[in-house]
Amino acid sequence: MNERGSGGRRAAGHSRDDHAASPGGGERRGAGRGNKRPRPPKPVRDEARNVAYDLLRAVDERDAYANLLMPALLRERRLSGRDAGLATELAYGTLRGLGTYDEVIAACSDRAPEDIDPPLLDAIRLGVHQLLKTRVPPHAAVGTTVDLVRLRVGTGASKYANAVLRKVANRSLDQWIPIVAPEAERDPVGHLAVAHSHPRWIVTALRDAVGGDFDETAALLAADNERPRVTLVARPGRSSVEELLSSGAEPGEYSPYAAYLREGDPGSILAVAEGRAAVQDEASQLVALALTRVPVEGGRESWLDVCAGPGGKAGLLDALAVQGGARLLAAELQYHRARLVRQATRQAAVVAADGTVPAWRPGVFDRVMVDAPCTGLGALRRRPEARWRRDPRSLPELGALQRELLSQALEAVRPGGVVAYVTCSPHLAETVTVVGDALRRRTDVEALDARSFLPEVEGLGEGPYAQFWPHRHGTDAMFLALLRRR
Ligand SMILES: C[S@@+](CC[C@H](N)C(=O)[O-])C[C@H]1O[C@@H](n2cnc3c(N)ncnc32)[C@H](O)[C@@H]1O
Repeated sequence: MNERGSGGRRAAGHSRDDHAASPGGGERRGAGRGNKRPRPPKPVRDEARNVAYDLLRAVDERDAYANLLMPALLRERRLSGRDAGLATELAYGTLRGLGTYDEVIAACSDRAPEDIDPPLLDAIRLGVHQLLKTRVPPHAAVGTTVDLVRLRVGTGASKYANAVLRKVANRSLDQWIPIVAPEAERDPVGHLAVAHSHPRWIVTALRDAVGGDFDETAALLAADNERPRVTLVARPGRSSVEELLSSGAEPGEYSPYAAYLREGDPGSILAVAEGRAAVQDEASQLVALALTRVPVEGGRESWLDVCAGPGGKAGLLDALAVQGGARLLAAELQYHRARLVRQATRQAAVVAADGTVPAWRPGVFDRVMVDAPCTGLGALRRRPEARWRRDPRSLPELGALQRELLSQALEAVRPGGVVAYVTCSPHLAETVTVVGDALRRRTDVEALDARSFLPEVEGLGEGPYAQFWPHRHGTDAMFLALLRRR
């Protein structure tokens, strides 16, 4: 992990000793040699917390992806229902919040978090999350964490954890923030970074993307810390929203193909299990739909999805192509991802191919989707550890790839045809800058007002591009530019 809740500790201008314990010391004081103390009761193994802890360790040690590993861990440990929900909430919540939690831990300990043994630090973070962000009673949050540390790390470490957590429990999260975060007036970015547990560079990027407004940035950061709702897509012609509603889902707000699943396993819905429906964020549905809504003259259409893996948008485009009598070619660089595209589509031709070295003739497609590889800053809600893994140093390389993919997509589309440039990131370097460069380089391309093809959605920005937001739309922060080749 790269950066955790940057800048708060030293910049906060307070002494850690004001609140710090010498962990473990408090318990020992007064316990003279001859003074025999009763043995503490045997630690209780709490399976939900152990699963949450194992996930945290796997993320730290093996760079595991939380959202991929968690379902496997739950299956392996046979956790379901409320226990599975608890394990998931504790693990994901801890991963999201650890930028804030580390600052609080620093204020309650005589050791900086980076000097604490990682297995112990993860357990303490899990305890801090329960104390500051959940309704778990404080005695249970401390007790279960101390038991966890005794079982998984060691008895000495459990005393340390106990002392730190007791200090943490003295205040609520709202009371801790002004103590551990830099003052908002002096360092607004640093304040938001600690208060909302995001790396500083992401706060800066998101602030720029929302137009510089700090209140809106705060709302966006807060939305990133919420669990996203599960949105389903009923692939047209293969399933219907009505079918999903009859399986317990609720109607979506924007997309004609969307339904929300408030609870339960999407995989247990027949249409999802059969691939006729799928889990797909509503903004992802809408950017694909917008591309198909742009009027294009001509007969039977040819469509191209340049970066199709793992097949979310291709699955919808394929279903729409079948309905409208169009042909879809779906390309994906990685072979195993191309196989997933094959599973998500029915009639599309799927190829493992590099979109920067086209395997297709230029100027033949009516519609081209470029869902470019990006930092994924628009999907932080669903990948709880992602914010700590992303690195701003990846931007130049990604930017070069995004430019090349867009440039080749503009070559692939015929005059009169349209290209959708999409990123699941609102970072300006990946969105308006990439599209602006393409428009400057070419005289035969114009930007359409993408918002006009999404009349059901308000608040998509100043145009001509469309920018979705978690805090406004409850979707990923997906960006869409629609470019017509003259
Ligand atoms: C943002 S994801 C696309 C998501 C997909 N459209 C969906 O809705 O499920 C970007 C994809 O581009 C692929 N990719 C990266 N470089 C590529 C290239 N040069 N040519 C084609 N695909 C590429 C990645 O492997 C990744 O699967």
